[in-house]
Amino acid sequence: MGAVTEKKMPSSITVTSPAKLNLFLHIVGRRVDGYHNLETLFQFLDYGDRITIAANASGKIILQTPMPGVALEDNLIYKAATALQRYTKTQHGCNISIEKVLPMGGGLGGGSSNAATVLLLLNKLWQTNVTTEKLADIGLSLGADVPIFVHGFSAFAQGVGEKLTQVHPKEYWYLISKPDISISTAEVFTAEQLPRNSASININDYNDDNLFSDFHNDCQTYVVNHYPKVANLLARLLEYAPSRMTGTGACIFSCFSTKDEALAAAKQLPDDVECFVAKGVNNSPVTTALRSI
Ligand SMILES: C[C@@](CO)(OP(=O)(O)O)[C@H](O)COP(=O)(O)OP(=O)(O)OC[C@H]1O[C@@H](n2ccc(N)nc2=O)[C@H](O)[C@@H]1O
Ligand SMILES: Nc1ncnc2c1ncn2[C@@H]1O[C@H](COP(=O)(O)OP(=O)(O)O)[C@@H](O)[C@H]1O
Repeated sequence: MGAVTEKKMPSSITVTSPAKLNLFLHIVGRRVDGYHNLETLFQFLDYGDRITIAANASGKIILQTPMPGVALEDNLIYKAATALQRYTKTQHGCNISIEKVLPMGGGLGGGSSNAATVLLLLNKLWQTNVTTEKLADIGLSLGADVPIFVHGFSAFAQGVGEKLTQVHPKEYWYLISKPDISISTAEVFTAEQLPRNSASININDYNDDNLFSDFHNDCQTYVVNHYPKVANLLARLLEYAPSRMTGTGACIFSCFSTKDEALAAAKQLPDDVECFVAKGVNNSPVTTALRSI
């Protein structure tokens, strides 16, 4: 009989909790509870926060790296760990640390990504075997964007982001630029002037060549009209490449075929504009990393 090799569970796991882009974002209606029905194309970036988690036997959820401006009980990392602990009734706790690089309130989904990363890693470390569907469900109660990060594949999302169809958009290189402001998602969604009646699309009509001609971001005009810093930066970026706001802003992505082109455009920006270059990826680095554990 051949030897059975059993993989040992590592004592801690470190992964990149990635950013997302909304390559387009159409608002197709408003629900009675005030939430908006969206049609949006999500892709991940191979860039994000670094999260390390180790299980502990104390049952306590310990965030070792406090996040300035976010109270522990409001931190999506803490909320996600607590939600999974409650659901599974596990006796385990965990120690979590994060190196935060993603700007908050930038439309890159950092908080939702962190929540999904915590759910996925703890489910592994605690060996609680919750299904991906259920993890996405728990995630949805924490934020509309959490399910996409739990599933970990590029997708066309409908509803508030919970109905997902897997897609494979081209993995461009992106220059991500952040105007020196932060925009609240709630502010944009409660704005009178926001268009809420985009026609529903068939995602099969999407191809990588018509992203900027046939698709748009319904939040962009409102943000451009109310935040001159976004308007000015977007106008400048459009001189270099097709560019658009992600989510409710304020970050802007610009598309390039090569990393060198993206880096060259970054060099043209004024020194005070925060930016980074990253590759679009159709699989989340978290799900990719977990597959090998
Ligand atoms: C718009 C999107 C697109 O990816 O991204 P961001 O720009 O925030 O990253 C998301 O749907 C945001 O998701 P998320 O940031 O998790 O939103 P939530 O915390 O659930 O909601 C914040 C607030 O925005 C409004 N909201 C959010 C989502 C939605 N589909 N309709 C809404 O009206 C609600 O007023 C809600 O109180
Ligand atoms: N772990 C976290 N990382 C980032 N933001 C968090 C986190 N936990 C809670 N938040 C709150 O969520 C808000 C939205 O953050 P984020 O997801 O980064 O922005 P966006 O949804 O615009 O991409 C932040 O302003 C912050 O108050």
